[in-house]
Amino acid sequence: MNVQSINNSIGELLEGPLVFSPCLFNDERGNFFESWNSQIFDDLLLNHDQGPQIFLQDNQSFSRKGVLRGLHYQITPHVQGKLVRCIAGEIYDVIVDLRMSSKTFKSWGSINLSAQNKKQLWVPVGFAHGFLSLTDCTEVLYKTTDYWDPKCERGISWDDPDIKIIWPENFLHPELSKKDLMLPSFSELKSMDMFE
Ligand SMILES: Cc1cn([C@H]2C[C@H](O)[C@@H](COP(=O)(O)OP(=O)(O)O[C@H]3O[C@@H](C)C(=O)[C@@H](O)[C@H]3O)O2)c(=O)[nH]c1=O
Repeated sequence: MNVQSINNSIGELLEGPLVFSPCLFNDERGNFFESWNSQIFDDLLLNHDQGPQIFLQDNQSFSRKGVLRGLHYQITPHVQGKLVRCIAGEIYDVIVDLRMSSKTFKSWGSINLSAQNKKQLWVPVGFAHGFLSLTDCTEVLYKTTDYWDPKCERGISWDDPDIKIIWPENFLHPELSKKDLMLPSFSELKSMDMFE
């Protein structure tokens, strides 16, 4: 299993998020890989000063090309870490650091996840998360460390003028849900909507 860190848009290390590339075994029939192994995942987290995780929910979504979901997160008492992968097509995945004490607070990072590259992004508690579907039949599968709770759901607008996320050029008019079109800007967030 190869592990990479992820940088923000100006090249600083985002402490916490990690990208896992599972070992792929190819043979004449096709290929095989362990898409999830609790012990390996927890050992890798431990090597990066993070504690073990228990996942309680798996989510899967299908999106057409140009759909953007996000940027979403949950606040206490149902904060969520997420382990995200794309099992069909490709996404441009974005995270925003909402940890007020972090050196990279308010900055964003991105990574392309695809069925082909098989990368998995670990998004720890403290980050907003969203993705843009780059292909027509995109399926995203992710594990979460707590259950969905609509009362704890929060979000920030995908085109927030303070966060200044750079989205891929061909997708300047993405398709959003009604809920995501109404998300507040970063400047409207209260400190209780963020993380220590
Ligand atoms: C998130 C969620 C939604 N739902 C329901 C509510 C709604 O009727 C339908 C679609 O919900 P949403 O519009 O919130 O789905 P979506 O916009 O795909 O929300 C997801 O976006 C990505 C970026 C994330 O990081 C996730 O945590 C989650 O917030 O599914 C659940 O039943 N369980 C869940 O865990």
